[in-house]
Amino acid sequence: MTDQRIPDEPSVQFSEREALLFHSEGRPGKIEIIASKPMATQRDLALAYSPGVAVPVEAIARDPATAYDYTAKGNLVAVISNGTAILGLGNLGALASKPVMEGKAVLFKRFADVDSIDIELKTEDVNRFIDAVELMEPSFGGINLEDIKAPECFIIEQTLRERMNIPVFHDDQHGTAIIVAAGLINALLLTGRTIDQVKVVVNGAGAAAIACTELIKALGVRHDNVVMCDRDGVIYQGREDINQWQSAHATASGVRSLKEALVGADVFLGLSAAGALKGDMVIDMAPAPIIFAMANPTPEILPEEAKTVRPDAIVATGRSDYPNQVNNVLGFPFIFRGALDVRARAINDEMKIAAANAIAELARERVPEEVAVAYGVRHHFGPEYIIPAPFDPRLMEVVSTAVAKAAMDSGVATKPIVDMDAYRATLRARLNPTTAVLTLAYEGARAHPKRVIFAEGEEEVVLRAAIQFKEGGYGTPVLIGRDDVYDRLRALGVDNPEEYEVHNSRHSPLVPRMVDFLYERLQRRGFLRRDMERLINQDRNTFGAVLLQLGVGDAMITGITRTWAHSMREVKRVVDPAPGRTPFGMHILVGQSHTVFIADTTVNERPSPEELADIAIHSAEVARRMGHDPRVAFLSYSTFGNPEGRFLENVRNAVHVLDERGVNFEYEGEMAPDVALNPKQLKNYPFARLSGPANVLIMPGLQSANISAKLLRELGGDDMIGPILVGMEKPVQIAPMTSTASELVTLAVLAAGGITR
Ligand SMILES: NC(=O)C1=CN([C@@H]2O[C@H](COP(=O)(O)OP(=O)(O)OC[C@H]3O[C@@H](n4cnc5c(N)ncnc54)[C@H](OP(=O)(O)O)[C@@H]3O)[C@@H](O)[C@H]2O)C=CC1
Ligand SMILES: CC(=O)C(=O)O
Ligand SMILES: [Mg+2]
Repeated sequence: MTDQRIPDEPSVQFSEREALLFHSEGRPGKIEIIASKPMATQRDLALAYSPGVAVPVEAIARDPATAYDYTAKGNLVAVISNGTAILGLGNLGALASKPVMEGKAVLFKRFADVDSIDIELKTEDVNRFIDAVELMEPSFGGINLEDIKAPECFIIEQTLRERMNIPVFHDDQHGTAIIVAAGLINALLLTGRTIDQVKVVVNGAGAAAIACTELIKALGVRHDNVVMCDRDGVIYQGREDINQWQSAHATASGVRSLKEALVGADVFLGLSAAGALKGDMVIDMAPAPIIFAMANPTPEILPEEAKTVRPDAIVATGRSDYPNQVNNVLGFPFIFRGALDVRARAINDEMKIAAANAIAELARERVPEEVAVAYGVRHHFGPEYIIPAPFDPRLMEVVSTAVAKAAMDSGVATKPIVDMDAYRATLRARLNPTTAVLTLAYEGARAHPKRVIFAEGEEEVVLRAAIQFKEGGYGTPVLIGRDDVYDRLRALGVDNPEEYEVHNSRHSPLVPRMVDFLYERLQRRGFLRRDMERLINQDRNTFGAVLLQLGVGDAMITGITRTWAHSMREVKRVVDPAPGRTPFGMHILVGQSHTVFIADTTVNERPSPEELADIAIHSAEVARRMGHDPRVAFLSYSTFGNPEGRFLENVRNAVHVLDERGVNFEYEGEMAPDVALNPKQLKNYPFARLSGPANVLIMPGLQSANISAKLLRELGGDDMIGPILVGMEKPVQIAPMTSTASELVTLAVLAAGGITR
């Protein structure tokens, strides 16, 4: 298979309006707190709060280490900033830094299941900042300092490290340095350079730049081979306006400008500001130059500009939409995971170097299929892939383990891990594969954009979904609606609504072909030709489904304006089940640590044993496509004949049908849901052929299935995807009428990506 090159222009595009909408929609902001213990009854409350809470209070007072057993401290990190160096945007104040800090908290959770809370401190006074953070020690297992400008950040971090007994880590310094080191190790390897020979120019002389320079020097770059610059040019010995941290890296050479410094340089490390590096500077660098332009959100130079003047360059940026993302997000979640898991007192140099080496090595290993699919390229170690992608599922296991081990070896772990293999398994279990698959489905859609018909193109929520779908780069929305759809798009902030494809049955040139198609299909099912004209002109589901059949789109989404059953009737007039298939509906319940697929929740009222078996087989396939090893339970109110009942035959026989067909997944039944899901209950049936709790639940009939799914959606705390429609000849999804725009986009992406076939 040949490589598909990632295009050199950014693939993630969004408008300012979309960014604001993302943050304001629903609950404003990006985080919320969820109770981890039941809070339902008076007894729960009595245990959680007074009087029950007094017992752990006294235990912790007697033995402070038990705080890790009785509170959230051990998995809780504070992301703390004063907003003095927000990304590359500068000093915009504590409040304005909150979206970034919330974002960082979310990344901690998403990538490493670390609970995290953002804290913005309204002070530029170093001592007040230090005192405030120091006082928080009891609350947290670790402190991630963020976006605090140099040189204050050095004093703050150093003092807090001395005063506090939990890890204090300024991510812009050390997180960045670790990733830069990993990327640099690999870029040097690819270009056949040795670290003690390379000439490096560092642009920026702040928090990130100084820490990166220190780490690469510790790894072998020679002091004399480094030139550091700030806005005013080179940091040279004797320059008067530099601070002590900068003077440690001042050059003895006579170069004074960035342009001069870059002549013959092997490496450029940009940790400064947007656009600081120009093409006419890059041109003078050594052969196969290594350019890390890491300013966020806009790099010092865009890869396409660097490559225009130097096609032989290896280019990395801090962004996710170009190859080679050198960004501290690759490190901090996993570094803290490892540090927290051994209750490290600090994150020391040994742990940082272990993390850098682990990340560098990972990039040199073969890339697993799911990561390759996500990027739409077959990654292998090379100039376009010097560093793993942040959502590479291996990072958690590899980096956290390396950090935990280094903490133990260097004597800062207060709770060493005894069984490393068991620890690796717990790390794997912390990642919910569905979250990864949804990310991968989204990235896959970006890599292979499809055309999705949104049949209800006059509804605001549908238009918002279509805008997200298009601006997210997932594909082309094909909207069905009247001419005022353009006005509606404009009202939603779209500057160029004419770029959207809108089909209006009143003047679509396709109508005669559509009528012919439908008449051919329905003429022997009691319909006249004029019925077809009426349906095409008046019914958007029919219009949309015929467009789908004619190949105008690859998938179709509807459901917002009519009940599910009504929409399904209309769709079925035009789209058949896939040959030999029993279409069915599936809800997917997504929790942080579990995912359960439930079927058939929408179509078949009393499925026969054969239909139940088919539903199980294809549900197991969907589960596999979403990264799960299926364990199927055929559900009933009865478990293996107890209690006896009159309606158990179909479920029982479905198990026999699978026995006869010989499938390649675990299945068992009939069983009650508590037996299927609760390992303790399952143990009462040692003969049962499930190796763990079921994750695919096949319901006995529509009554129980649909009611259960809707109860879970309305009352459950977890996220619910679906219902998704599986088994049609073309991908059609009927969303619940209450869907949000994001839910519609998820369905569109799953349908277009073939997950629901
Ligand atoms: N990719 C990643 O993972 C990370 C990227 N960064 C990026 O690095 C940059 C710096 O962050 P941080 O160190 O925290 O901030 P600081 O405020 O501590 O440092 C900023 C430094 O950049 C210098 N600078 C600003 N503009 C220019 C310019 N045009 N030319 C040369 N130097 C310039 C400043 O110099 P002066 O004092 O003269 O103004 C200062 O030395 C930001 O863009 C940030 O987004 C940071 C951390 C991680
Ligand atoms: C990535 C990061 O931490 C920054 O740009 O500040
Ligand atoms: Mg930062």
